Parts: sequence; C-alpha cells; structure tokens
Amino acid sequence: MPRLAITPGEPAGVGPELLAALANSDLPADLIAIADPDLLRAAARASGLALDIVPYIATEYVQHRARGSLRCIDIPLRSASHAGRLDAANAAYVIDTLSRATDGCLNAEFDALITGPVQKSVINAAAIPFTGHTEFFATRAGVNVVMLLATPALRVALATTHLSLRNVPDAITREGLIATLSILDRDLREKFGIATPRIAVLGLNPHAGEGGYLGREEIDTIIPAMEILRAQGMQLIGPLPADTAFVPEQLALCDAVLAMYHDQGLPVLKAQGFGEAVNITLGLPFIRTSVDHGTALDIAGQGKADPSSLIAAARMALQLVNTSRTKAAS
Ligand SMILES: NC(=O)C1=CN([C@@H]2O[C@H](COP(=O)(O)OP(=O)(O)OC[C@H]3O[C@@H](n4cnc5c(N)ncnc54)[C@H](O)[C@@H]3O)[C@@H](O)[C@H]2O)C=CC1
Ligand SMILES: NCC(=O)COP(=O)(O)O
Repeated sequence: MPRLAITPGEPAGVGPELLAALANSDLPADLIAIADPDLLRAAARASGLALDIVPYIATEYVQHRARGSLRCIDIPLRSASHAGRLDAANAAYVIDTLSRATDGCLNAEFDALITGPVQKSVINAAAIPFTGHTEFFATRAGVNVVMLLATPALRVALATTHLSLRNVPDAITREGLIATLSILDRDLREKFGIATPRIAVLGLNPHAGEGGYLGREEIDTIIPAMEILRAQGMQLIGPLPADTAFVPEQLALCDAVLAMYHDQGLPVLKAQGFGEAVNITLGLPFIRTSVDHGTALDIAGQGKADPSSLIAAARMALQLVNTSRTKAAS
C-alpha cells in the first residue's frame, strides 16, 4: 500500500485544520502526518471535525479510511501556537517536520510527500534562510527541480521561482532553461504519460522582446536554449508573448506552459483553478505535491478553509505513486 507522508506547514495557518479535513476524506493509502499531535487535535476541534491521532509504527501499514483517524509522527511545537498569529519560535518546528519528511522520502520510508503551506517570511524572521519548499527539497536532495502547478485543464511550470523580480533576468540562463525544459519534458512523459509533450515557452519581455527592441533575453538566451533542445527532438512552441499565450486557442496547442517567473504564470492558473490546482515538484528523487494556496492566516482556526487543494494534492501524489509503480513493473 502506498505510504504518503503529510506535513501541515505553518502551525498558525490553515494547514493543521486542512489535515484534519483530509483525515475525514477517503484516500486509499497509508497516510502519515508529521506534526505536533496536540496542534492537529486543537485545529480539528476548532473546525468541528473528528480527529483521532494514532502513533505511527513504521512496520505497520494501515489503509486510511474517512473516519477522522490519522497516524502521526510526533514532532513537538517549540512554542504554543495560536491560529492566525505567527511566532518565529515555531520556525524551527516547521523545518523539523520538513526535514523528517525529506529523510523519510529519501530512504523510501514514504512513497510520496504532501505539504501544507508554510509562511516563508516567519522562517526567515527566525534567521533560517528559506525561500520555499521547492528550493528546500532541491538542496536536501542535491538535484535541479522544476515547480509545476497543474489544474485538470492547465499545467504551468516556472523557469525561476522565489526570487526578487529585479533578479529574474540574470537568473534566466541557457543552461538553466535547458535543465528546466529537460526535466519538464521528461516528467510530462514519465509522470503524466504524454508521449510527445508540446511545451509552450513564454518570452520574458513584453511581446517576447519585439525582435530585440523591448529586451534581448529572448534572442540571447531563450531562443538559443530552445534551438538546442529542438535539435534533440523536443516539441517547443515560442517564445510566445505572455499576454496572449494563455488564450484558449494557444493552450489547445500545448501540454504545458513554461513561464519565466512566478507571477507571469501563476496568476493565470490561479484565476482559472484556485482551489483545485496542485503544486508538483518535478526532478526530485521522490514525489512531492502541495496545495495551490498559502497559509491564509486571515481565516485560520475559523473552520472556513477549503480543503479541496490539499485533497487534490493527496490524490495527485497517490496517482503519481501508482504510475511510477506501474512503470517499474512493466
Ligand atoms: N505551498 C506553500 O507553502 C505556499 C505558501 N505560501 C505562503 O503563504 C503566505 C500567505 O500568502 P498569500 O499570498 O497571502 O496567499 P494565501 O493563499 O495564503 O491567501 C490568499 C487569499 O486566499 C484565501 N485562501 C487561501 N487558502 C484558502 C483555503 N484553503 N480556503 C479558503 N480560502 C483560502 C485567503 O484567506 C486569502 O484571502 C506567504 O508567506 C506565502 O509564502 C503561498 C503559496 C504557497
Ligand atoms: N506560489 C507557490 C509557492 O509559493 C509554493 O512554493 P513551495 O513552498 O511549494 O516551494
């Protein structure tokens, strides 16, 4: 039975109550929370959800049922947590949960990891350099990764992730684009079963640079990288002007879009499918999915948080585990 680990993320955010909601949903897997059990119990109570925490025993596999029962690896909070109130004292707790989860994925104790949202700012406020889960797992695993967000109708990958907009152009390099597109192309084949993926690549500048009159990144960096990959057989479209790349006629021609930076691609995806999108880290030696939203401190602890994206992330993780097992068996 696939064993899925799940971290709730920021303890003052909506993550803990979303885990309680997931515990009350059907998922044909062994589901293991990595969290403070009292935090999860309090979040469930505040949301009016049943939650029975069962200590994790690694040698036992238990099929999760939608009865509010959740197996849990106990990682204690560093300080009492209050919904909606950030506390830098708990940043180390968040990192503890992610570290335990990563170790378990890297040593095959878990088949996949699902993450709840973290508050990147409060981790940094605790003097722990942290830009996101994606970069954290990439560093721990020592690999290049790609952030992909997917709804049933649209897949958007990012050439750069969590960095200041001012630093984006310098972060886009030929080598980086070749690595990113190679991971994206491979995982669209292997994880999503698309035999010949068609990837639309966005330009960085307005009108994809307007022939060099509105910026040279397309001519100097993006097109040369695409030509190298096209020569290897990759089906690449573009570079396309980002403002018209997402019209339905264009999207019908591709299986995924590669955006050059976070807010070039994700607003379109979230406008179209917020709540049902899943964030998938491609390129890792393990499967990792996550929600499409943040910590939602404004509604935490009020029973208002929608668990749809976490449930979608868990189902996607399970689907990816089953796909990789089928491939390994064939
Ligand atoms: N996977 C992750 O760890 C992610 C973490 N974040 C972090 O979250 C923090 C807050 O980010 P924001 O930009 O404010 O975005 P946010 O997604 O937390 O909130 C934006 C709006 O969406 C609502 N919302 C979010 N999730 C919801 C849910 N499940 N149900 C109902 N309403 C929901 C919030 O109440 C708020 O009005 C930041 O520190 C950011 O870094 C953001 C995105 C992903
Ligand atoms: N906007 C996506 C996001 O912030 C999630 O990033 P990560 O923490 O999954 O790397």
